[in-house]
Amino acid sequence: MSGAGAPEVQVVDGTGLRVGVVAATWHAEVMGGLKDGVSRALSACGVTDVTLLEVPGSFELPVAAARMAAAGYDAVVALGVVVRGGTPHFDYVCAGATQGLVEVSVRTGVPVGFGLLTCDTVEQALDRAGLPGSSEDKGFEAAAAAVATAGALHHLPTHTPAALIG
Ligand SMILES: Nc1c(NC[C@H](O)[C@H](O)[C@H](O)CO)[nH]c(=O)[nH]c1=O
Ligand SMILES: CC(=O)[C@@H](O)COP(=O)(O)O
Repeated sequence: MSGAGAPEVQVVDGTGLRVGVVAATWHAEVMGGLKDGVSRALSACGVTDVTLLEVPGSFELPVAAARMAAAGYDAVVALGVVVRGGTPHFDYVCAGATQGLVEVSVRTGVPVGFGLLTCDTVEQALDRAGLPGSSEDKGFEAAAAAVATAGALHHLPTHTPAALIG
């Protein structure tokens, strides 16, 4: 089950796609659930060409995603778990990772599935990790969204509407 108001997760045919997964290492139990969710989603989409790149923390996700996008991957899935501590550091890690991943996707045109959990407690993160007893499966969602977006972009007409010609 996804968050309130979320649509049904689309599982589309991703046969032949090259998918990169960039994963931080903080909060190992939660990360294990997220990575398993990605594996289940990519398998359901028929994606077999998958590469995993691990980085220390979520703040390092954008540079890894950028490298994968530049290397010709059709889609990237970014996974991380940030749990609030006692200082504003949480805000900066989350903002930096999020904005960085947005920039990678927009600047490269490569879809980046957003599998970054930004939680006040570990319990909240576990509940979104697709583990037994979890309410949500954010790793699966992120991977499915990346594949669906890659497919949609692949079928986008290549003509340039007159309105876009400067
Ligand atoms: N507190 C969390 C971090 N912090 C580490 C940063 O992401 C980064 O690796 C460090 O500042 C060195 O550049 N990372 C997480 O992924 N999750 C956290 O809860
Ligand atoms: C989100 C984090 O980086 C977290 O570990 C920071 O904890 P603190 O704010 O107590 O230093």
